[in-house]
Amino acid sequence: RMSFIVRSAVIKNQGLWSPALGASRTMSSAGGSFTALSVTHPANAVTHVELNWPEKRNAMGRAFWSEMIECFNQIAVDPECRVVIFSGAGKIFTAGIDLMHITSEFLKQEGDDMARKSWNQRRILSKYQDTFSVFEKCPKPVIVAIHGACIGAGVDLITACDIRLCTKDAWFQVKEVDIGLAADVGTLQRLPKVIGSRSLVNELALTARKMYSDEAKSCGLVSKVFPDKEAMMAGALEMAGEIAGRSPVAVQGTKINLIYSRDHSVPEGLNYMATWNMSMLQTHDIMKAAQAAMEKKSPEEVIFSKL
Ligand SMILES: CCC/C=C/C=C/C(=O)SCCNC(=O)CCNC(=O)[C@H](O)C(C)(C)COP(=O)(O)OP(=O)(O)OC[C@H]1O[C@@H](n2cnc3c(N)ncnc32)[C@H](O)[C@@H]1OP(=O)(O)O
Repeated sequence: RMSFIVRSAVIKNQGLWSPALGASRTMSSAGGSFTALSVTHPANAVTHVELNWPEKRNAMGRAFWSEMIECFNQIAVDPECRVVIFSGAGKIFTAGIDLMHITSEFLKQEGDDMARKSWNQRRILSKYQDTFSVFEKCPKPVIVAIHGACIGAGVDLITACDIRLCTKDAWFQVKEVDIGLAADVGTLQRLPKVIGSRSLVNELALTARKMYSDEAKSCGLVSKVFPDKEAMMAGALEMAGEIAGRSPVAVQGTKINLIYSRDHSVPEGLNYMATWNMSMLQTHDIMKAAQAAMEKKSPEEVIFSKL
């Protein structure tokens, strides 16, 4: 399926991307390949990370929580990668946290007394939060492509991504209240910043009702809805190619400053931006891109050095 998507995207873009370049370059955990994630390189400078436990509807189990941090720390410093596509294998995007894992292990922390158990619980919880914060710490933009269900921790995950796309059959559910907990790995912090209406966020989080793709689009949770997964993956790859073709100095600086500004006042954001660009404006990329613009060329026709 992926090879079809790559082929169609490459044909559509007249060879701007080299197909499946990364077939010979693998990304793996210290102990070998990732198990909860599949990492491939479908086009030049594009990394595709896929949730890879389709038989359990991509539930997030022990392997997932440890591999995500390692995977995105590698991507963050990989000069071959300029943009990431994140999606799920199989029938749906994700069923959220692995309910077997949460009941058998997560809630049973070691410790001689309540304070020590709580301390350990907090440490694990912070690690789980870091699992999604890695998207924001990674300077490469992450396009998340959602099909079918996106439940519980899936919503925490997607709100930390930069661009959200979905299929017409997608639905979203802030499910945590249904399993007896307040969502604790990012939804309550990030969702209000993603969609404008606090009332809608409150309603979704307090009732755990499903939100379907048309509403997700109208409230701004996703920016595009595709008829099916194949069309969505082709669309994601095309968008990734457009980002990968631009100056990585400009793209990564844009992501970092957008996230900084989300969490700070306008004067603080402007101050950070000025300090950022006092060094980043020294890049050769500006001359190259400006020259191309004067010659009426697209920025994607310029060769920018790796970053
Ligand atoms: C505390 C740390 C912070 C994180 C908090 C996170 C909280 C959350 O994520 S709350 C949300 C928890 N998830 C759910 O409640 C969803 C449960 N699953 C479903 O409702 C359905 O499975 C689903 C609608 C997703 C898909 O339905 P479908 O008919 O397509 O598949 P099933 O036959 O139900 O499932 C297939 C196999 O997958 C296993 N499975 C599904 N979801 C989970 C899950 N969340 N955890 C573990 N396993 C899951 C299901 O048991 C089936 O397994 P098997 O019987 O062995 O085939």
